[in-house]
Amino acid sequence: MSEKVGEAGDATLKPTALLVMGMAGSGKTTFVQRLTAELQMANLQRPPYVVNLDPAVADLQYPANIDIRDTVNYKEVMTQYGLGPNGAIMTSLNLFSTKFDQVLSLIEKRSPDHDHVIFDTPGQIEVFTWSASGSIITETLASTVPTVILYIMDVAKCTSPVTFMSNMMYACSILYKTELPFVIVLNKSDIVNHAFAIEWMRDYETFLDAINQEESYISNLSRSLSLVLDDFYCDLKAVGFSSVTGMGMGDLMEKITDARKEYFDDFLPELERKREKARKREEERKAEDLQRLKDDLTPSASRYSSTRSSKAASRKASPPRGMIPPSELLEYRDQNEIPGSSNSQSAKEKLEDESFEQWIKETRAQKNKK
Ligand SMILES: Nc1nc2c(ncn2[C@@H]2O[C@H](COP(=O)(O)OP(=O)(O)OP(=O)(O)O)[C@@H](O)[C@H]2O)c(=O)[nH]1
Repeated sequence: MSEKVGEAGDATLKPTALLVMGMAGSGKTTFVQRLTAELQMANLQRPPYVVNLDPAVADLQYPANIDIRDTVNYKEVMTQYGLGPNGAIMTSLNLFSTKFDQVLSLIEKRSPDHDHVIFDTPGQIEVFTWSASGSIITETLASTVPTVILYIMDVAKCTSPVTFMSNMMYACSILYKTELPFVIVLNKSDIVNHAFAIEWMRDYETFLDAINQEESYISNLSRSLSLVLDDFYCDLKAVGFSSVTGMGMGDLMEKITDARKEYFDDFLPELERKREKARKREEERKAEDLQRLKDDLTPSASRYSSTRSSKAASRKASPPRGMIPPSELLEYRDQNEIPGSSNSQSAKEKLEDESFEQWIKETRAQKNKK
């Protein structure tokens, strides 16, 4: 098990970053409020560190250590850039992501005092999951501290197999995009028991039965997709939860612990492998650049010098210093054809050879005259 994350520090001592995502109204903010309160009650000495990344939230129901709204004013962004609400949320997040290194330094500094760092994300899920800033934040966070995604699903809205399938497709897309450990939180279990959703995930036949009762044309698509998603469900961690009552807290904490372990066992080695690959690619690129620079700086005469010395004995009259007889010049070129050299370059060299030959002839003629 690799234990190093980022450039320094024992990763196993670092807090777990929990990225809370979910569709609008799924209960993210209520969930963060509940999780914060429960973790604080469980260990008053080590409360969670909370970061709000939703610039448009009007009333934050939990105490945030870092709040995006302290850095960017979403309403001002709207007027200044002439944007609508979603564009302004996206721009605010973009502006904030440029300061994310400072957020990370703060988290690293406070690491010894916290076991969890909770991130609440914007209401419109796509603003975070499909934006460059969302990717930057997720990737830099995951390469610095053990990170787990908590995908909040409104279980009361997923009783229809088609809606359930759509939500799962979205979860699947986030999982494949981030490749991070993932826990599905079946929220609002106090309204509708989440057992049906767990059964649909675990037993394909049961889901098929439910789908067969649907009349809509989309049920055909769901049938095919459910087969594909069967693979996705295999290793998926799902837990029933209620952000209102706190039901399912113990189960959730167990899943978070498992997901953290998964980060070290699977995600981190893969991240190291990618880093190593990128490092090698960069080294190769630098070596190529250096070689190209050397080739450009080396005067053509000195490049030919070794060939020249080996032929020196067989020559009758040596040409002036730094010049090579055209026969050798041509021989050298045959042996050292530079890949990728342009036609115009070889034409230029041909012209030089011809004028050089001309010069030799003229010199010899002058000598003969004397
Ligand atoms: N019964 C019940 N209601 C819940 C639960 N979680 C959230 N809610 C309610 O669902 C509604 C939406 O909750 P929010 O926490 O605002 O959801 P959100 O995902 O943060 O919403 P946006 O950020 O605006 O997209 C609120 O009325 C909550 O009170 C739950 O576990 N049970």
